[in-house]
Amino acid sequence: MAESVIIYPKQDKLLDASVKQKAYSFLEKLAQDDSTPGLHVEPIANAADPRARSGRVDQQYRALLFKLTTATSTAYVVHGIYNHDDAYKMAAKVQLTINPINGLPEYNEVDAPERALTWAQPAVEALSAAPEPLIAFSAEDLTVSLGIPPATAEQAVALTSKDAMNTFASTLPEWQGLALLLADGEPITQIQQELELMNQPMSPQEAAGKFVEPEPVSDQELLDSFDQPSAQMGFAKLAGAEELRRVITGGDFSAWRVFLHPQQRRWVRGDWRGPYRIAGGAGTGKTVVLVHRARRLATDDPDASVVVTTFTTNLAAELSRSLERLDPGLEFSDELGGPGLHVKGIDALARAVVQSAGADISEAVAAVLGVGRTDISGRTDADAAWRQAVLRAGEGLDEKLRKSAFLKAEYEMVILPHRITQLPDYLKVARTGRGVRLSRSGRKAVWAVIEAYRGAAREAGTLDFSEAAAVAAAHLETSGERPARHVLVDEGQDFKPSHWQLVRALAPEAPNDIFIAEDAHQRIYGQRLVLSAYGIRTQGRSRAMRLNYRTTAQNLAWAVGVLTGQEVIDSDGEAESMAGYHSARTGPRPIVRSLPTLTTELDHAAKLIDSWSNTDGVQAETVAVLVRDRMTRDRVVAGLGERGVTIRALEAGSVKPGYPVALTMHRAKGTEFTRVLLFGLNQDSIPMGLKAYDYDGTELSEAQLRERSLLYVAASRARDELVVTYSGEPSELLPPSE
Ligand SMILES: Nc1ncnc2c1ncn2[C@@H]1O[C@H](COP(=O)(O)OP(=O)(O)OP(=O)(O)O)[C@@H](O)[C@H]1O
Repeated sequence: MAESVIIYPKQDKLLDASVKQKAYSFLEKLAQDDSTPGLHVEPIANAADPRARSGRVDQQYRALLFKLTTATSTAYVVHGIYNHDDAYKMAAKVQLTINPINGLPEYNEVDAPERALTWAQPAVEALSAAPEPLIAFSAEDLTVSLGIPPATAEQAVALTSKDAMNTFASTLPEWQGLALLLADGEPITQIQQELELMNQPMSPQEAAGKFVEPEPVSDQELLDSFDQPSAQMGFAKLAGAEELRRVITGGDFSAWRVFLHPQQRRWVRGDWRGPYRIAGGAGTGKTVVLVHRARRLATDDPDASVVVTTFTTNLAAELSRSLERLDPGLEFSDELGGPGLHVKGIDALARAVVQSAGADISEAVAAVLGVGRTDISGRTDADAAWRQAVLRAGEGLDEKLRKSAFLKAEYEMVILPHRITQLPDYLKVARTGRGVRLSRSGRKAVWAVIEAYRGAAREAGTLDFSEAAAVAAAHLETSGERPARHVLVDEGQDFKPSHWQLVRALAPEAPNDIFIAEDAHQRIYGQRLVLSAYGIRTQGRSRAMRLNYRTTAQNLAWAVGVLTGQEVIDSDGEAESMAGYHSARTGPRPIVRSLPTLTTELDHAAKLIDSWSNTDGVQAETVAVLVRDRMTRDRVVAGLGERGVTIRALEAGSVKPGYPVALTMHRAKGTEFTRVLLFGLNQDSIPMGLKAYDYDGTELSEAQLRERSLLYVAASRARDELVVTYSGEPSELLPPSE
């Protein structure tokens, strides 16, 4: 017996966790041989659609399937797994059909309101004081241009609040929900493009008629309709048992593996003449796109070296794991320049370039730091070294400039990227983007401290991270080596100028050379900068992602509230807006709770974490407590332990199954959890460190924004539920409660 194709719905919410395993083994057998005894795949008497079949999952559960038979294959479209009686009730009313406007596969309920619908004039004229509808189009536009069924379109255009729209959208098939969310703000043609919706031109009357009496379609036409890019928002054709297992038993978290959205697919498959940049808020699928694109580039050209890099070692390890999960057959190369994928944090890449250069590195060190040397394997502790340098040589400096934060930023943003090695060059250089103006004597005084900093590092045989990247870039530039064909950067917003110089120098300028994913709102380490200053020109090749796939609309609104009113500049030098940033998922509103003392805050945390992790169907490791610093993290782990709740601190490595985790907000970057408690958001814990680091002027405002961004990162980790607590006075960064 030939194998069958299984077409599986993305929204398999009907599938209870306890049934998943049984559903998987049923479908696996069905895919191999649909006549296997025990599956009982049978036609259903009284079904609304002759293609409907029932299948026996276990004593209690039945699969409702639609069988498509063509000359060359058999496919089963899974509608859902239901209790025995529900499956038969459902079969009596559902038909599998093709949307008459856009050709997408969809279910039609035979007694749904469409049947009775005609295009009606509004019965009562709208009162002028009534709230404005959210969507500026008519119901007819939505139907004729996008294929939204008439009754759905009528309801959508009557909605006047974002909350109502989110709730409504979450009840619809995925593409319809997304189209309606986008319709709040975007022109119809853009929605058609983003969702790749084609439309058969026809009049509103003709369209309404076709929704009432769908035309008959063949099995072949139905099967082909699942191949449309936008069909894959709702359904996936599953190839092989492994894919089936991941999708069904892996749940939401790994579903993206097969369900790329049309726009994401374009970024994965697209070819561009030079660097390309995608920007987008937290959870818009940037990393998913990047990982798929890396796989695509590596498989299209197995001889090419594809470098995937990001800001920290932990994030790089997570990218490696995602790539392995996505495609266990991918080739990885341990060595920079070898064929296959090379995944490393940007500082580790710099180190690898420097090490492989051997004694030749001296020339690059001289170009960047003024004096050639090869004893550079140690790492400068930059904060301590700047303080020392100020003590040694800072007497000529104005009091306001004797701050390590200022000097470090001056060094990283101006001196290193311009490869300034002598005072006369520093006196001439344009200090674009630096807040503080410096007189000639001011520059001289700064330069004295720079020389002291460099002198101490020379004696110690060390480089700091930015120096190492600058040296690595200089080495590649002069040697002409270009170890990578493609470089993909995740979390680009945190890269420093010399990191970008290194990225530029890793690959020759050629089509598809550099691909960057970034979110300026999540800048928690870096300063703002403009990429073109480092030879990476993305103007005209930058796109924004607006749909959040992770977080519920309620959590997203709270997270965005943290940044309301802040101006955030992206790396094209443009203000980055959050307008049109939506989520198609809904859930409870975040809860903010004030507790009288730390002890009671810990009591509350223990109860909450215990109840979350013991909720049916919740895997304990998808529950997390996020805190501002390591000390609080350890206090939470100990405090919850004393209250009988085991929780693991997460530092390096990945989340292990079995227990909830506690982690710092910095460590939480790039992660996601179903339920998140933000703990200890007191006045004196976040923003943190602004006084200790003695910031001033531009450095102070950037540091304040970084703290806000950190809270935004933390809040946007929560897929479903978010609770925020503090004891004493609340942090000034918490958005005002409604
Ligand atoms: N096409 C999709 N369908 C369903 N889920 C998706 C899709 N694309 C991404 N996701 C899910 O959305 C979540 C966020 O994706 P991802 O981590 O790539 O976002 P991101 O933009 O990199 O987020 P952040 O900037 O916050 O790290 C993930 O759970 C991912 O599985």
